[in-house]
Amino acid sequence: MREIAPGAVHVPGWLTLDEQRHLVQECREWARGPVPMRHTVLPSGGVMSVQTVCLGWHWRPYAYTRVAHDVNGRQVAAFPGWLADLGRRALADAYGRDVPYEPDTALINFYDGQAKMGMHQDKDERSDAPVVSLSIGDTCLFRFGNTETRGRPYTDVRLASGDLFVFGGPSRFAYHGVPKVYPGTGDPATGLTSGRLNLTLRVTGLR
Ligand SMILES: O=C(O)CCC(=O)C(=O)O
Ligand SMILES: [Fe+2]
Repeated sequence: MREIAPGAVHVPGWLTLDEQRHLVQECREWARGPVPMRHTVLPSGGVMSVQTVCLGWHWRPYAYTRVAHDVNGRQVAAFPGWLADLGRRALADAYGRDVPYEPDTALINFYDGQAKMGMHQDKDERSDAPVVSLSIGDTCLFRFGNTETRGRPYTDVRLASGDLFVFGGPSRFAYHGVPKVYPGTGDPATGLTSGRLNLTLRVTGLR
């Protein structure tokens, strides 16, 4: 366990192999629909290199809606209670105390060997509750910065399969991104034979 910045904690190897396997299976189902996993199109016309599917609320740049107007007009799958429980356990372990937490959305990103994510803030939520991030599959370089700029100072962290990363408190609106994935570094025993899955649990503050 390592505190990267106040409120930002990296817990390597937090998920068991069984938990990772279960999440991979669930992600495969969620990727099928009702709103399929797809490359999000940005307002600029650019296309994100990661593929994304959401639970509870559908995120598109830069808002959450119940219905995926930009994909197929369907409502995303529900956010399961067991995933909220997992989020509460994650926070308790990362922060060393029980924290009330009612996540109502998850963004599930799949990175192939070339995919990356530029430096950004998670700021479409109307809540300052922590973000819980779970990684499975190939290791990536995760860049965790500051709340003021996309640039330095930042800390580079390798997120490997099973790692937990939490960012809340003074770090909740810090810029962060994924400059690189390291292909072939994941354990196929998770059920993911290539690429990287990342799940972020969030509180939208919407209703
Ligand atoms: O893939 C990651 O580790 C980070 C994903 C992320 O920042 C996001 O979905 O907003
Ligand atoms: Fe993010």
